[in-house]
This record gives sequence, structure tokens and C-alpha cells, in this order.
Amino acid sequence: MSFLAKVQAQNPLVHNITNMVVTNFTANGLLALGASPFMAYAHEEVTDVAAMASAVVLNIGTLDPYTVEAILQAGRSANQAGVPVVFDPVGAGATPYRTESAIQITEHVQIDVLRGNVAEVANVIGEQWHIKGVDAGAGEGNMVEIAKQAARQLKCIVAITGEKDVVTDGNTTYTIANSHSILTRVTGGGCLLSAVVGAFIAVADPIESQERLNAVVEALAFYGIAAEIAYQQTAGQGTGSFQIEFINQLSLVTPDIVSTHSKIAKV
Ligand SMILES: Nc1ncnc2c1ncn2[C@@H]1O[C@H](COP(=O)(O)OP(=O)(O)O)[C@@H](O)[C@H]1O
Ligand SMILES: Cc1ncsc1CCOP(=O)(O)O
Repeated sequence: MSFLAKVQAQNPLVHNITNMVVTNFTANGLLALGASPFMAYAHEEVTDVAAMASAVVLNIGTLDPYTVEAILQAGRSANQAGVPVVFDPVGAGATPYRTESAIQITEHVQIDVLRGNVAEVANVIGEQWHIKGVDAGAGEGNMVEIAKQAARQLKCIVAITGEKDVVTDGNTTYTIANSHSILTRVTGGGCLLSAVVGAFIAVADPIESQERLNAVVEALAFYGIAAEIAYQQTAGQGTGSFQIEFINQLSLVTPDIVSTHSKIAKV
């Protein structure tokens, strides 16, 4: 059974501590594909929610000290309960506060999947890469090497997205060539993807070697295919129509469509 089919069958509870820009989009995207979103931030409840969830997705898009503390508490609780953790270091490198907070989170929480653009991931591991706000700028490095270095340094799976996506655990590396650049013109394109990755690893067997890596690869292919079809369905109508159709496609793309349309390569 594909991971998408398992998400649809199991309806995993995904605890999100995310940013105020993308909250509604993220909840609707998770519901569309068959997961159950739960946004909870209060220090009084984050440890309970994280421990009961099937995955925890942490995102510093609109961080402040209260949210960073909530992220640390939720992350540690998930670690203790054996719940997988996805971290999206939105804008790491844009300001010292963002970079330092992202690094602090990786030092106190064992991350299972780090998902970001190349600039964000590079800055989390102390490499230089220009970032403009929350969007990756030009850099000198090699995306695959940055991903592998981050995976080895943080002992986790790393998914770097952009024109092509790279997923690696530091040893085995895949590229995924599904997607459309129009996703970069809709806010939350990366943040929702991190939450979708959470839904997919929620249903992966943690004991089975490579299961989580395969789940992340399938999540990115699925997401990219939904974007490709949504773009075809709304060509010429603008980014607002794309955004709505993209949510439609997250609910309509089937495991069969994923297996026939995915462009995954081992590198
Ligand atoms: N130039 C591009 N062409 C096609 N797809 C892209 C491009 N840039 C990003 N994407 C896609 O947009 C989604 C979000 O990635 P990205 O923009 O890198 O995240 P973030 O919003 O965190 O910067 C991913 O599915 C990625 O494949
Ligand atoms: C615009 C913006 N500003 C702070 S968080 C955020 C959302 C970023 O979402 P994404 O990087 O997924 O487009």
C-alpha cells in the first residue's frame, strides 16, 4: 500500500505549531489529503498534544519567544513519546534571531525530517547562502551536498525543495522533479509541504529501514503532481485559482496517479 493510501485510511493526527500566514491553508491542505490537522500552541497543552499526535510539525515562520518555547516543549514531548518530528526553519539566515532560534531547536529536539529551501537548510548548519525574507536567493554551494551534510550533522532526513527537490538521509539520496514554479507565487507552498511530509511519515513504520525516507520522497512527488495538475486545470487564470485548485488536487490525486506521474531518481 502506498503512503498516500495509508494516510487516507488512517487519518493521522498532525500537530502543527506553524505561522500565522499559512495556518488556514495548512489545515485545509492536510484535510484535503486525508489527515487530521490540530493547531495548538499554549504552553499549558503543547506537550499533551504532541504526545497524542501521529506527527508533529514545527515551523518558525512568524516566531516569537513564546512560540519558540512552545516548539521546544512540543518537540521534546514528541521525542519522549516516539512521535516523528518535522521542522521547517522558515527564513533561517534572514535575521540572527531566526538563525539562532532554528539552531537552538535542532540542538534541543531530535528532528526526524528537516524541510526547507536550500538557503534555510544551509543556514541551519552554519553554511552561507543568501536568503531574501523567506525565499532562497543565489548561493555558491551544491544543493545535494548541503542536504547530505545537513542529514549527517543533524542525524535526520533532509528535504531541500526548489526547482528540483532533494531528499536524503545522508547515505541514500533521491531527486524529485515533479512540481510547478507557480507554487512559489502562493504563500505557504513550502509550509504546507512540511505539514504534508508530517502526514506521510506519521504512517511510515519507524522500525522498517528506509520507510521514512520513502515516505518523504512519496510526499514530495504527490505534492508536486498535485501542483502540476492544478496548474494545467487553471492555466491562464492566475494564482488565486491555482491555489484553490491545488487544494482540490490534494484531495483528488490518487495513489495510482502518483505511481504513474512521479519523476523520482536515485542519485
Ligand atoms: N523554481 C521552481 N520550479 C518548480 N517548483 C518549485 C520551484 N521552486 C519551488 N518549487 C516547489 O515549491 C514547493 C515549495 O518549495 P520552496 O519554494 O522551496 O519552499 P519554501 O516556501 O519553504 O521556500 C515545493 O514543492 C517545490 O518543489
Ligand atoms: C510570507 C511569510 N512571512 C513569514 S512566514 C511566511 C509564510 C512563508 O510560507 P512559504 O515559505 O511556505 O511560502
